[in-house]
Amino acid sequence: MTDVDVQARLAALREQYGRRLSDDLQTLMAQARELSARQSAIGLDALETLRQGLHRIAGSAGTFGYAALSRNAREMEVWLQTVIESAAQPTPPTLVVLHDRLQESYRDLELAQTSEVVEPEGSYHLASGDRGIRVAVLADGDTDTLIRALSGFGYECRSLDAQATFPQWQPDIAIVDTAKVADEVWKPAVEAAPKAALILLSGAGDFETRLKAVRNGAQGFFTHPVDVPSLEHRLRHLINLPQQDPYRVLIVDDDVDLAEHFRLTLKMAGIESRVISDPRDVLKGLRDFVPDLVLIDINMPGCSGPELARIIRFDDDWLKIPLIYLSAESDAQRQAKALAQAGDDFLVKPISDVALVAAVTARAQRSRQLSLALARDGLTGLIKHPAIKELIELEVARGQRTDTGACVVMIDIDRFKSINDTYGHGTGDYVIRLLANLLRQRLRRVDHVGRYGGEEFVAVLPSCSLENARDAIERIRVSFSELECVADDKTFHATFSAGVSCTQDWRDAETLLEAADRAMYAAKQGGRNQTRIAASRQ
Ligand SMILES: Nc1nc2c(ncn2[C@@H]2O[C@H](COP(=O)(O)OP(=O)(O)OP(=O)(O)O)[C@@H](O)[C@H]2O)c(=O)[nH]1
Repeated sequence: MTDVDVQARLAALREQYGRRLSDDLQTLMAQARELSARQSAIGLDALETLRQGLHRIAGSAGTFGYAALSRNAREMEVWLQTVIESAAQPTPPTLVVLHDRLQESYRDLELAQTSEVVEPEGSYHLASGDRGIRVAVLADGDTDTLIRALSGFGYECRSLDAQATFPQWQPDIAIVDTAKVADEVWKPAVEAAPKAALILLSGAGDFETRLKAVRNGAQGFFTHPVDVPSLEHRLRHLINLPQQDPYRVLIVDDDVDLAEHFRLTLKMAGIESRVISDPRDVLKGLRDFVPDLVLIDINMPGCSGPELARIIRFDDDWLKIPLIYLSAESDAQRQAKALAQAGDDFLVKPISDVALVAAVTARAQRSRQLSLALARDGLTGLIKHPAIKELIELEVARGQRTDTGACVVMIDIDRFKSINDTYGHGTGDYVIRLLANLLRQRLRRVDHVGRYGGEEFVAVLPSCSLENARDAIERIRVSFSELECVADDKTFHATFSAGVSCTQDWRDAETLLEAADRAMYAAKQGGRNQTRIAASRQ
């Protein structure tokens, strides 16, 4: 779905919601009118139904651009809640007042719907632009090594004369070597590129120098000699290149329109989500979707949000996933009560699109970071052996189930022992990180890549044919062989050998891995720096 499609779907959803809101208000008005005319005592059930209707509007109307109506509904809900909790009988006149307020809201709604549609405050729009990422390097003298190293990762790099400003070619990132270029020279140049993120290189790494960098607006700081894999990692982070794996959010809400609005809003921000409207389906959703975060509505028929959160917390597998209530509940005491049962945080509906995206991103990022720390290898940031094996099993099973297939790739750096022996263990580590970054950058978002052993990597490519997998790895192999590795004042090139296997030939993860491993050894025996496909069993 393109951004334009998503915008159109959001607009259609807003319209559909407007119609539903109109129906809901009429229903509530009829209920309030009927109650106000009642001669007999009013049961708590009838009041609770009315309260739930108001609660639903309070929590959703703001999201679709009806903020005042949402506030009104909330006030009415709070009033009804106190009536229900005190078990007092509302008098007919108070119910008439309630009816009139509902009618007022209804009129406001009609007015809003006939006037020009206003985007809800804080609607999320994606900036587009498909050109390559431009990196300007400002350093006196030799910038070639850095430019060659970054170009190898696909960045469009230029060395800019420190005197020059940035005319047409507006960079996304400016890297300035403050050890070589004076402040009065680089600052005006950078000011001419206001959109560029600034990375400063420096000869000193003390606190004062770093503070000065922060005050100069730096978003990255590196000391000489610059560690290229770390610098490249920072570039990717700064320009917010798509995650190899987008954040995944499971939304549990019985209000289907609202949940769909949240899903589309998150999608516009590159966050994948899946909507579950029946709490009973949550465990399956967790297993299939493996989210980074779960958003849970509090009031759902059949199972409340806190009850659902406790069910999820029974299972150790989901312990690290934050459970966030997204609810119209604004009462601090009731929020605290829900959190005391289970759950990690509270977001109050209505919530603007921007606030939702910001809150979800921050929490998903934290959740990812924690998972990464547990499951990622310290040197490369790639998935560790046990976790990547689990992922391979998951993807292979999914590929078999959906008939989309999956490929497994084993990669081993050639003659790595001699790299260590010639240039030192530190340089060996550097080469491992270079390859890790390249794999992360070049594989698709849906692929998973792990560090399998010392200088051995494994990747699983879901929904991928053998030929496509081989071509992708071949392209990476060629790029890697062309990357310049730097050791002190020397440069050299490293290569790898790879083996690819596919689910069309092997049924389970274990045999797939063994087949890819055999193919990789065949590539080594065939002379290294090549990719071999695992021979089919037949
Ligand atoms: N620098 C560094 N070296 C490592 C790491 N893990 C393993 N090694 C070294 O990697 C080397 C692997 O060497 P071998 O398995 O003999 O193979 P190779 O030299 O790569 O040769 P081929 O695979 O046959 O091309 C060993 O010397 C290990 O000590 C690591 O994390 N960092």
